[in-house]
Amino acid sequence: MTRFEIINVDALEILDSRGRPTLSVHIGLADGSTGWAGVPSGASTGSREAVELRDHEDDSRYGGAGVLKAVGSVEGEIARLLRRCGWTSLAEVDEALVELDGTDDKSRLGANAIVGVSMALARALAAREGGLLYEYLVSEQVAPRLPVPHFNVLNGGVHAANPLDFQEFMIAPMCATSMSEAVQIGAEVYAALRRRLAAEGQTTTLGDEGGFAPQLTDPEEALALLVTATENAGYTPGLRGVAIALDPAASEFREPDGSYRVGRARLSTSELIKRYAVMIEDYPIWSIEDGLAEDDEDGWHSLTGRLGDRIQLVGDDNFVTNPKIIKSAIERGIGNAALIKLNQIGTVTETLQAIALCRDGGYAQMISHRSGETHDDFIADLAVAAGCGQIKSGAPARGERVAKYNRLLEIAAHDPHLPFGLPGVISRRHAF
Ligand SMILES: C=C(OP(=O)(O)O)C(=O)O
Ligand SMILES: [Mg+2]
Repeated sequence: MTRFEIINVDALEILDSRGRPTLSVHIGLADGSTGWAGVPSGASTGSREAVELRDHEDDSRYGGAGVLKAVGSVEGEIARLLRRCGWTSLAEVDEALVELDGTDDKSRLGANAIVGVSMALARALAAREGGLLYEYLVSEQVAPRLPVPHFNVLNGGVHAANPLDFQEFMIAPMCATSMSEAVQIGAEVYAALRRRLAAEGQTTTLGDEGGFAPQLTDPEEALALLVTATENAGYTPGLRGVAIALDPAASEFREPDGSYRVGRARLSTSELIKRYAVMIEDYPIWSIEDGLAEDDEDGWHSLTGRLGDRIQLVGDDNFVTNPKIIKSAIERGIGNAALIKLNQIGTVTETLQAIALCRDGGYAQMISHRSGETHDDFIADLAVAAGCGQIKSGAPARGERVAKYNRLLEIAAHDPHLPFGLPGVISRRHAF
């Protein structure tokens, strides 16, 4: 690869979709190519995620949650390093950033600072090559494809002020044959769900990811609503029709005594696994993410043994997009898929490594947004480049969520030959 020089590295404190501060990063190369990134931020975070740098608690700005320190990392130490010499690849720069930070969790310079630089540089390098971002990110071993969008249409857990303990109820239009058809189905089911909730006298207030946040208690009530809304929109609920994916985010409703709080019930690990087993019989659920808490290691073993050959079991809080952790999970046979979030690990290169490890180990990947987002649409290109066939980016509504779906529509229009949907290896595994 020919060398490139980085001449501009700038950051700005901006707002995310929750109205909390985050940062944007601009990178300029000597040849005039530029790249921008908006940094996402999670609410239900895994304990081993790379660390976001926030300003101090006793700082009055944004109650201490400002990111001026992270902006300072970008414009200070990081800019000095990047401008110092010529570079040959994003991987080389990412490695230098990790080394400059010097901690295991990127807490000194801030994972928010580092990931912003890494994403903005990837965009600048893609611009330099004159192609789309996904074309720059794709590796030779991968056939790029457009992913099935998983629309989070009902929100609970820490993303909504309602009694639902499960965080995300997603619809996945498996029957769609193109990106535009999938987006249309998602939007129509979402509209049908709004009508249904209004007819039932329920609130149509939205949660953090743009899904509705009705006053429901049990997850089965939400699942029944998804099925009804799908039918009302004129589609067939089912694994080959409009399927359902859940992210209970179980770390958030585990009690100190190890039980799980689900509505009015307190369930042991094995009772919760049984409840999932019944749910997948009664509803067209094809994927469950974080069905158990990140520290319930024995439970994850049982869950995988019990349901792993029937549905997709995605690790998020427990895997945190960390190549080392994912490698060990694959060796131990925990789950069968990983959620992929750039800011959980903190560089584009390590994210691509996590994806490659999953692919080589037979684990599926779902590319994901965070509950706090900007209008950055990087993950759309990442999902196409990964060829994994799955993305989640919230509801088919609200600017920061639809930015990703709209970008996928643009990629599909630009490259009409890209295949759409789950790769055969995943759909065969779950007998679609
Ligand atoms: C997107 C999620 O939420 P957050 O960004 O709050 O971790 C998730 O848990 O998968
Ligand atoms: Mg999750």
